[in-house]
Amino acid sequence: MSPTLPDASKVGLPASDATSAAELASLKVRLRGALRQFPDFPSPGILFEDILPIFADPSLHEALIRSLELHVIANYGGQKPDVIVGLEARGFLMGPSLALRLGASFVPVRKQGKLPGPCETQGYEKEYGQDFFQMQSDSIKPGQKVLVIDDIIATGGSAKAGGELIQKMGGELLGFLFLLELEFLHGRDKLPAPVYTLLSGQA
Ligand SMILES: O=P(O)(O)OC[C@H]1O[C@H](OP(=O)(O)OP(=O)(O)O)[C@H](O)[C@@H]1O
Ligand SMILES: Nc1ncnc2[nH]cnc12
Repeated sequence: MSPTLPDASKVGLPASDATSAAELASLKVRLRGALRQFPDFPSPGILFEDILPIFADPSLHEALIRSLELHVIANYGGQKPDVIVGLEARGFLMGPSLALRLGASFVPVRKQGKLPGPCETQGYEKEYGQDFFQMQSDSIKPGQKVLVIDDIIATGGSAKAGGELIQKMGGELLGFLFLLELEFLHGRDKLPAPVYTLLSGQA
């Protein structure tokens, strides 16, 4: 069985759930204001949501990681994730810092051909194309509790493929975390574990 999360007071968490809820609400307002939209990128008809301004501002970057940390601490029945899995490439912007704060491992899902050694492979379709994801075959141990993180869920194809790789290795999916959900694409309906998004809808 996985150990529980550390005592909130030892990881700098607020004293009460009420404080956490108020803090989370104000962090979300700041994050939403930073998103930018680019029509017809990377292909005609796609409204591209650019999350990078968040990382250009240290206080927004901190707000993002803190929001995710607050969510994990308050959910999953106090179970500590053993592993945070980030999806290439923008899941790598958030996954390692969140893993460090939670005392969890970080493991990447990469696009095909980037990882050395034996790998598990899964094809998928996303909002603007098709691809293959890979994970190193020994990167998840059977029974490990895993949270998947990425910046955006659109059709859900990428996250579903990441979840399938984790399950192939015997990992237990605790849930999926995203900064932003494009709700009109109903991606969450494809996923086999609880989905949490900080922000939803077209910004
Ligand atoms: O829900 P879906 O329709 O699958 O789309 C979401 C995925 O698309 C984007 O990644 P992309 O493959 O563009 O890669 P990048 O992060 O390397 O830019 C985004 O970062 C998600 O991973
Ligand atoms: N509309 C979108 N903007 C940014 N990243 C995406 N990934 C899939 N759809 C996207």
